[in-house]
Amino acid sequence: MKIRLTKEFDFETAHALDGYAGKCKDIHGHSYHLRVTVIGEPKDNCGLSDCGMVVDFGDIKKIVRKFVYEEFDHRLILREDSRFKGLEEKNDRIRYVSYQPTCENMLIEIVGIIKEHLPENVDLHSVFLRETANSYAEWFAADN
Ligand SMILES: Nc1nc2c(c(=O)[nH]1)N=C([C@H](O)[C@H](O)COP(=O)(O)OP(=O)(O)OP(=O)(O)O)CN2
Ligand SMILES: [Zn+2]
Repeated sequence: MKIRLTKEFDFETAHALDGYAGKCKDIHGHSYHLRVTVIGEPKDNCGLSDCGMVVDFGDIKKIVRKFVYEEFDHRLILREDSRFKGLEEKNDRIRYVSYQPTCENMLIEIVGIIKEHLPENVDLHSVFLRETANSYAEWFAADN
């Protein structure tokens, strides 16, 4: 029987939406909340550490902490043609990306990172990324 399994994370990221007609065009930050849901069958090989688990929660944590946090946590994400280009001379934690760093596009990158590192026996079901208390984006495998 298939079970959905979810682990939640928080990280801090600054960004600027260059060209946006509003306050988000300038550099500002959010405390992002990430929810990763996988789906699979609990293993029944009870001699092993992950007996009864779809996947060890700790394995999801390792993937997100190592690969997602590395790209986003305490970083300033700017578009590669940003008008702020040059700040990297004074700020080590800038990352330039090829996309506008909206909640939607950050989510798309995060989904790609997680998919690349998930064990073969589990599928990614959905990923939720909340940017502010009342704004979030969601990705569902079934939609794509
Ligand atoms: N579709 C999107 N719209 C906006 C994004 C985004 O990533 N995708 N991002 C921003 C800003 O970066 C920032 O997140 C502000 O968003 P907003 O929800 O408008 O925040 P407010 O605090 O102003 O909203 P309140 O509802 O008044 O609290 C803008 N749009
Ligand atoms: Zn923002």
